[in-house]
Amino acid sequence: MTETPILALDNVSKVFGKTGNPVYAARSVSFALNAGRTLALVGESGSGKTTCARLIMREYQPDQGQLLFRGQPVGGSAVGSLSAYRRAVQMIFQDPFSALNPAHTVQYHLERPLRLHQKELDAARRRVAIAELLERVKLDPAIVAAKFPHELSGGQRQRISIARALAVGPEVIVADEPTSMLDVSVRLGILNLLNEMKRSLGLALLYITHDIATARYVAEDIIVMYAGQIVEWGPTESVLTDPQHPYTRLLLSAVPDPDVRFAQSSYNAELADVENIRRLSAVPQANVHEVGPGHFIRPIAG
Ligand SMILES: Nc1ncnc2c1ncn2[C@@H]1O[C@H](COP(=O)(O)OP(=O)(O)OP(=O)(O)O)[C@@H](O)[C@H]1O
Repeated sequence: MTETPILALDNVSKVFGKTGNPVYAARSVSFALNAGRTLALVGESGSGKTTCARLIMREYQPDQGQLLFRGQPVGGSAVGSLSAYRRAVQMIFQDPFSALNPAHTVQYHLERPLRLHQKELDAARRRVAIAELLERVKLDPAIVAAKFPHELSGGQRQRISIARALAVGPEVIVADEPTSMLDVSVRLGILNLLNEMKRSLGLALLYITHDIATARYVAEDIIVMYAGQIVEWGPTESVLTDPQHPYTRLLLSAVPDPDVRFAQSSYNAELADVENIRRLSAVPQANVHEVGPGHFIRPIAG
């Protein structure tokens, strides 16, 4: 028997600018997030990744399809179901500079969610909990708790954002480009921290990125999106080492990572025709082919 995912998008579509020139930001998108696993959602700018995150955070309502939490539609009639969902699903944003309020200390940022979501803690136990949260994200409470955001580096701020998300006791974390605004030198540290959170707390992670090469550091499974549509998905290793969709190959061809093998000359002729690949990849495609164990593509027509 397979375990029920914590969270799932079930055939979800979201359309903007419906009259005249509709933009399908998400087109029949389905995926599931499971405890202790990371799913990477990759694609270039405008492919629909953030729309998926916003649908999960309930900032957008789907035009079609539904969001399932532990197998049940989110926003159903059950009393408390929405508040349980809001607590269970937390987000880490791309910009750790604007995610924190410059007028408040680190202590304040962590105390607030604890007050809201762990009401049983008195002031002394909250202080202990804050210290534990900071240690969890590898920061020294004695040094950082009293600091203001501007006194921290970008990497430290992102660690505070992660600690704040953890303060709520989440089951799912949606991380939208969590390292793209950080120095290259601290990116891996943040990805390693997310990995550790996943393992030690059994979190389900959705890792959103335009940088397909980083997916291999964090994600067991990967989804490649283009024009609101999932074009290829499966185990990360299989998709990255044996990409089957021309658009995935195109994305990988832009990766200067020597670990990602992509020098196969047979792809080169295909990649010369970039515009054609994009055009054909954007065509809605219901057909699905399994190209390896658990590895699927929506083949392009033509
Ligand atoms: N609120 C909105 N109103 C109108 N169009 C929108 C809105 N949000 C997104 N879109 C459009 O939907 C498409 C998908 O956008 P989305 O932000 O989800 O892409 P993305 O892959 O996250 O890109 P990026 O990496 O740049 O954030 C784009 O064409 C975008 O212009």
